[in-house]
Amino acid sequence: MTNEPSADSVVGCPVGASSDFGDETVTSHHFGEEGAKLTYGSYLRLEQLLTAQVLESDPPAHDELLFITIHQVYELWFKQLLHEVDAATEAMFGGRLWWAKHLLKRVATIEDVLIRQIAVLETMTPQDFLVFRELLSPASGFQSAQFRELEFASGAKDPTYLKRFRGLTDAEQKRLAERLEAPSLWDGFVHAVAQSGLPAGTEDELRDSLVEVARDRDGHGELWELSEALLDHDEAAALWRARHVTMVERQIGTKSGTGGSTGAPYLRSRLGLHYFPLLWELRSFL
Ligand code: HEM
Ligand SMILES: N[C@@H](CC(=O)c1ccccc1NC=O)C(=O)O
Repeated sequence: MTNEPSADSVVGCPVGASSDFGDETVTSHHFGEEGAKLTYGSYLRLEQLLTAQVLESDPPAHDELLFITIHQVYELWFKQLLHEVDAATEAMFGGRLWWAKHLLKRVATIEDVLIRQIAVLETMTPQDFLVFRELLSPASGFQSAQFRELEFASGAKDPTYLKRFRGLTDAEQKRLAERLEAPSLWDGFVHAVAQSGLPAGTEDELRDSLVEVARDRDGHGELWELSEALLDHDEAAALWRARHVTMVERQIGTKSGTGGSTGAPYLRSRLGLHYFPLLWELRSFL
C-alpha cells in the first residue's frame, strides 16, 4: 500500500503521475526529460550545491562551514550581478533605458543584501577564525575573479589586476581579459547621453551635458533617473568596501592578509574608488 493518491484522483494530473499532496492542493505537474519527474532537488542541483562545502580544517573547526557558505553565497550573487549588469549595459546601447534602470535597481538591492550579510560573518570571533585562518593561506578574496569582473564591467578597469592575480584558472584569466575590452556600464550610459542629442564626445562635453540633465529633469527625466540608478550601484559598492574593511580590522587587526597584501591598509587604499567619478563630481556643480 502507498499513501500517494492514485493518478486519476489528482486534479489536472497527467496519467501515471503521482503527487506529494492530497487531491485538493494539486493542480498540475511538470515533467523533465524522458518523463522523469522534475523535483525541487533535481531542478536546483542540490546534490552538487550541498556537497560543495569542503572544510580545510581537520578536526573540523566549527566556524569554517559558515566561512565557506558566506563566500559561496557571495559568488552566486556575483554571478547574478554580472548577469544583470551585462543586460543593463546592453539595454543602454539598445535605447531601452527603462529596462536598464529596472535592472540597476535590482543590482543595488542585491548589493544591499551583500553588505548586510557581513554581519552574519561577524558573529564569528577572531579566536574562532584563527582556528582555521592559517590553513587558508595564500588564498584570499583578492582572487575572486567575479568580484574583479564586476569592477571591470562597471567601468573601473585596472589592467594591473590581471598580472597581480596568482592562481586564477585559464578560464578566469580569459574572462577578465575579455571584460577589459568589453563595453562597461559607463560606456552604455555615455552612449545613451549621446543618443539623446547631448554632446558626449569629450569628458568636458559630458560634464556639461550631465549638468544640463540634472538641471532640466522635465526634458531629460529618463537619463537623470538612469544616472541615479548607476550612482546607487556605485554607492553600494563603496559601502561594501567600507563594511568589509571594518570587519577585517575586527577580525585580524593590523595583521597582513593571507593573500599577501598589507591587509587593512591595502583595503583602505581602495575606499576612494568610484565607478562613475563624473556623477559624483556633478554634485559640486549644482
Ligand atoms: C573573516 C572575514 C574576512 C577577512 C578577515 C578578510 C580579509 C581580507 C584581506 C586581508 C584582504 C586583502 C587581501 C589579502 O592580502 O588577503 C581581503 C580582500 C578581499 N576580500 Fe576579504 N576578508 C573576509 C571576508 C570576505 C568575504 C565574506 C568576502 C566576500 C566575497 C571577501 C571578499 C574580498 C575581496 C573581493 C577582496 C579583494 C578586495 C580588493 O582588492 O579591493 N572577504 N579580505
Ligand atoms: N584574506 C583573509 C582570509 C580570507 O578572508 C579569505 C581566505 C580565503 C578565501 C576568501 C577569503 N575571504 C576574503 O578575503 C585574511 O587575511 O584573514
